[in-house]
Amino acid sequence: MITHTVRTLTIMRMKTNPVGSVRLESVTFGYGRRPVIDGLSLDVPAGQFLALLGPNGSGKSTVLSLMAGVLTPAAGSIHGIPGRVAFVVQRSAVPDRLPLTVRDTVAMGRWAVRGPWHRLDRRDRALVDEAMERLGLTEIRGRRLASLSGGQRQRALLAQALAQRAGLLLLDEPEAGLDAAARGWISTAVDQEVARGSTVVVATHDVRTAVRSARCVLLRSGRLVGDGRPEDILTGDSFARTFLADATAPDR
Ligand SMILES: Nc1ncnc2c1ncn2[C@@H]1O[C@H](COP(=O)(O)OP(=O)(O)OP(=O)(O)O)[C@@H](O)[C@H]1O
Repeated sequence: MITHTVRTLTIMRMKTNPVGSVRLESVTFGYGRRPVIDGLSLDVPAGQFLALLGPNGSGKSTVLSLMAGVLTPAAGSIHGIPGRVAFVVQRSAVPDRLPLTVRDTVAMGRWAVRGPWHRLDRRDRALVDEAMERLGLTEIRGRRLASLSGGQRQRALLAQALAQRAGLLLLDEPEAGLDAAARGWISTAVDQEVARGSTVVVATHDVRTAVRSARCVLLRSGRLVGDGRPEDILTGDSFARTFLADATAPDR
């Protein structure tokens, strides 16, 4: 109880994040000739918590990569308020053989802000410690990343993103494969980021995450087939059609 109170106060004292927003205009993208994203227009205003839903292969991860600037559209354009973007991918791109601890991994979020050759100052270290605490990583901060379970590693990567204090947080299935406690840490952390003014876009198959968002966008074959409040989208025909189609035939 005491720990929770202290943590809440610490978080409230911190400054709000810089705002981030992103707008896709008629974006088309394909890994080969076939378009995977097909003329998609989507405006995500600053401070919104948006859930991207759709069957496997419908293009959710690709949309996040386009928003992050990792991929470039073949046609159309992407605009946004410039600022820090933190992107947590589904699987770690950090090679197992690197001797990184959990704390090193989270601290990399601050190096991304400061530049690799700068020493981390007291505020950086406080942000790293806070991010680890928020995701229940403090006890295992000295463990090597390579020795962690998939769920622990996922939390370490999310903590790295939180430490960046980005205005736009892009999360690709952050709750996949996690137990109830870890899902709780992640959903609390996301809610706190939204309360602080960050824009959060989450690709998810988890209806529990979608219900907590402010807006759900449904994708099918790289096209937008639904966009609205969770209570409207999750009970609507297009959601049922999209996911019934998912159950009987893969999207791609
Ligand atoms: N690096 C790649 N090279 C070639 N094709 C790819 C690549 N990444 C994704 N694709 C293809 O692009 C399409 C969209 O994939 P994407 O990963 O964006 O979908 P998704 O909705 O995130 O799927 P999932 O729910 O399974 O994570 C799929 O047909 C996929 O096979």
